[in-house]
Amino acid sequence: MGRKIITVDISDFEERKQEIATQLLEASKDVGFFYIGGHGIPEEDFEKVLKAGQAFLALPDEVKAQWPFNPDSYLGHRGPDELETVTGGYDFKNQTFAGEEWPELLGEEWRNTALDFQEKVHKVAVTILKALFIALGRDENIIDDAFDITLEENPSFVAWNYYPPMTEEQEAAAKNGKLPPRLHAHADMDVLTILYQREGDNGLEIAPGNEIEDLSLIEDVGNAWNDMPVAREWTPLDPKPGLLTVNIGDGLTRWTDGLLKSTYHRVHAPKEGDPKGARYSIPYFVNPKLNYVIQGPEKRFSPVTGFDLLSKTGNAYVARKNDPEKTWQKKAYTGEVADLSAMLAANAATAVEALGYRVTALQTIGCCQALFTFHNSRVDNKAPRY
Ligand SMILES: O=C(O)CCC(=O)C(=O)O
Ligand SMILES: [Fe+2]
Repeated sequence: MGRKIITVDISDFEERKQEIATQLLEASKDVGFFYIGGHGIPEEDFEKVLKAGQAFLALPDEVKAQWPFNPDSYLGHRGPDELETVTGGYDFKNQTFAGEEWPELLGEEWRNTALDFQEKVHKVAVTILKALFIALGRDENIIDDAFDITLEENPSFVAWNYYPPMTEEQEAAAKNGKLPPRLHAHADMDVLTILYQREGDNGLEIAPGNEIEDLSLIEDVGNAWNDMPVAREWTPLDPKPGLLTVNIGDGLTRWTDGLLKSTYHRVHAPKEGDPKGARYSIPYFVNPKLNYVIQGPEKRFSPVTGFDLLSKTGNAYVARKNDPEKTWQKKAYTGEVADLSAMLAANAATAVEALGYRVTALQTIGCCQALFTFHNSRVDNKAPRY
């Protein structure tokens, strides 16, 4: 299958706008995932921000639980079983979230490290979005306004994903082909995601959106993850030194009437020969400001706001996780996982028809823990914010 993951060098953007725009548009229309070089962020910065995240994620569970995940704001620490305890909520009238604070315990230096990183990675995001708008013949100045991270309405955020090392039981299950992915198959609900991965931390794989015609899934904001088309083939995206991995999210698919492809991806469990230790990644999820309405010129999808993209994702996640029947989790751990792999290997098309359900239902939320933080927390960590 022709899935070519290209690398686009975005250095000297002002002088090379048109060339970069053309390359990015091709990559975004085709696979929806690409590598970015010439982004200007030095390796030491990634190492520093990774250490900051690791410092938080290594804290005892009771300490991390002081910053529980909030599905409305998508902030806080999302541990494997901590989703029942949420704080705050969205105030629809004032379009604000109830206050949350940075983990003060980690101190000023920690916060500055995170914020400096967000500023740098946000510039990369803005460059990519502007290039895509140029290529589409749309007004690139919209991007500065819609994605201004200094505003209180900014909902773009950094996450630190932590996948704990494999246990002996998991290694045994992997040998029998019964280990679900470390992170379930999903498409990102945001506009764009910029991902940093450590060299050697492989596992990410993709099934591009342009092979999946049923874009009505994207229309169903917040629930698309429950109803995923089957991917017949997954293409690995192993980390490349110095490059960032970027993918188009559902928001940009909507904004371009389906032209740019939001792409399904997952993190598979370590296979024979893969590292079995802890895995980390740092995605930066880019959304327009909370009350900014996005819709494509052809109005193929209904309008959504930055808040919709942010909060419906969080709430859909919690609803699935807290389903009293545990439907999702149960299915994820049955022998069906192995059966499906075997059937798919034998004949993908027949297997899909015979099973009559979609692969995601067989997969699991995985073991991924994450910490999410916003830029605006810098303003005053006691002030009410999102
Ligand atoms: O850990 C990775 O490589 C991918 C993470 C991801 O897809 C996500 O956090 O949305
Ligand atoms: Fe993702």
